[in-house]
Amino acid sequence: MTAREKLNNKLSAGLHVCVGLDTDFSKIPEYFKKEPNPVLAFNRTVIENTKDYAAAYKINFAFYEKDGIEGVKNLIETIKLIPEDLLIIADAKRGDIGNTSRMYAESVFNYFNCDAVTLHPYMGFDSLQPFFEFEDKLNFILALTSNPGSADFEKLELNDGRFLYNAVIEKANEWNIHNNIGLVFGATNSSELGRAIDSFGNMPILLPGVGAQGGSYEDVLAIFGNKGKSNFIVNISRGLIYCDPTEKFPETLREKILSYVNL
Ligand SMILES: O=C(O)c1cc(=O)[nH]c(=O)n1[C@@H]1O[C@H](COP(=O)(O)O)[C@@H](O)[C@H]1O
Repeated sequence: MTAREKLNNKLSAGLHVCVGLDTDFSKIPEYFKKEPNPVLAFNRTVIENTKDYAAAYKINFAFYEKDGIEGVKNLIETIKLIPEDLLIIADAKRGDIGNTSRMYAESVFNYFNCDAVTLHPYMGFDSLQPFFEFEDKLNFILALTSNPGSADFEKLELNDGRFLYNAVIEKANEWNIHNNIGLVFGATNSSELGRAIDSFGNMPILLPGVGAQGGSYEDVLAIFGNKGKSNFIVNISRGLIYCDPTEKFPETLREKILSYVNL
């Protein structure tokens, strides 16, 4: 199954939550710390209790790479725990000269076997093209991010009155000849989302920023719903996976993801 097919199957089932596996040892419930590998035991519990309601999983590589070889082993084992029919997004935010990007692309798609990746557009087409050549994968390009620093560059106004992120969206549409490009658009920017939504074409949109960063899942649903569009997923990391520090964590987690699914 291609990445696009995996995503479309879940979207057709009305599923839009992307579970963010940003696993931080210092934040996981205490009872996992008795396990031989607490991070993996925690991720296993998260996956088991969300897999029926999730549209995708996003694994932020930083949370694993920081533990060196042990972290990379946890990353590999976590990827193996995710059911085959669910999209796995490598949140690695790559983008370099083409020669180097080819190596990054082979790493996330061939070695780690992920279905999708997050990419920085700052270095332009040739820096992302090696990723686009993987036609069965999905490449989520950062358009407008959820953080306050998005004002520094992404929201800079261009001579024609548009903003830099609008130019990124236009380019992403042009580059999307294999239908394997998506966009990242921070859920914290709901007014910009309402204005930009018509420019997305048929690209799927990944919206992080709900929960810990203050973005609203309801706002995202309403904005896409008003346009009759359903090709979006909303990432929630801390707001989901740290929802309960007690041994009731699995139940609370199931209730929490269901509360989003039922909105
Ligand atoms: O590319 C991303 O996923 C991303 C883009 C963005 O604009 N904002 C953003 O928060 N993210 C990522 O989405 C996740 C958000 O985590 P929480 O704020 O804990 O839900 C983190 O892994 C971030 O690195």
